[in-house]
Amino acid sequence: MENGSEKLINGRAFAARLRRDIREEAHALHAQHGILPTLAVVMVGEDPASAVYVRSKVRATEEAGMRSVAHHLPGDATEEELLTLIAALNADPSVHGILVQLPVPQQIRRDAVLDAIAPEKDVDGFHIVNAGRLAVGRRDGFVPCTPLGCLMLLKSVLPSLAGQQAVVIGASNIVGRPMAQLLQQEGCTVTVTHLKTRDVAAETRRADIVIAAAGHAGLVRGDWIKPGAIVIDVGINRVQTEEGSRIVGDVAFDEVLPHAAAITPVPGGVGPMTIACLLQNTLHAARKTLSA
Ligand SMILES: Nc1nc2c(c(=O)[nH]1)N[C@@H](CN(C=O)c1ccc(C(=O)N[C@@H](CCC(=O)O)C(=O)O)cc1)CN2
Repeated sequence: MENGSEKLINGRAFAARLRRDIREEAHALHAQHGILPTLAVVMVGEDPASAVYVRSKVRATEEAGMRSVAHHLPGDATEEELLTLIAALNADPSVHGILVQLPVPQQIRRDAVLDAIAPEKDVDGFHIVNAGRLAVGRRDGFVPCTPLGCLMLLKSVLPSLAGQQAVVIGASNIVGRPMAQLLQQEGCTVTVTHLKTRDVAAETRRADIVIAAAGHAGLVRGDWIKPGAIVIDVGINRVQTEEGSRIVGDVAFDEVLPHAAAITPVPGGVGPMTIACLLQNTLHAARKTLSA
């Protein structure tokens, strides 16, 4: 008997395959051209979740046959100190990709820091130049890793998205906005909901594709889902349980599962794709130095 598990989009397995392919390509780039793709990861402060993600990125980079350099600044570091470090990494030809783990402490202006990274090393795709390239439909910049991973998972179950009605719940610069632009470029008709949207449920009910990226645990309910919709859950929310805590998405998974044709779980859905796409962007950044 079917229990819904056949509907699960396994991001962990997809990411593992992608990482294996990237490893082969990284080895080839090194063997043929002597280029060792290198990612600099910068963290400011002691946020425990950020520390976990940074460790995962460093490990994944090395497992993919690439080099990682980690820089950790104290929580009271100034914006100037961070900008000085970024300038040094920008100027270092052995570094191909740079990322600053978000969030940064409140004394540091996030956008000033993101825009200080050289666009050709901006493997997070957050620099205003890369955001602009995506916004005007140019694919010669870096695309943010989480939306890129969502698109790959979506296309693994629906290769052509043309004509689909999509809703993106959440309009952040890191996920919602770039996701909407990617979907539009794939031929979807896209609605982006945000804090002022009057009726998010009604917008969602019309959608063939639902991207939940609001940062609100269990926001998307079963009766929001059009039968047969594909649901991609970007949420990573830590909630308290009797045993301690666990991670849940923005989708009320058990309610939504019966209505959806396919759905990403949390954990094990979009999250692992974020890191795999970061490796892919780093490989592309290194490869681009061949033609620079
Ligand atoms: N500079 C950046 N900062 C942040 C980004 C980013 O893309 N660039 N995204 C998030 C955090 N993040 C990567 O940095 C990230 C979040 C979650 C996962 C992941 O694999 N999650 C697992 C669950 C993990 C857990 O149990 O804690 C999953 O969903 O299966 C990877 C990367 C904010 N900051």
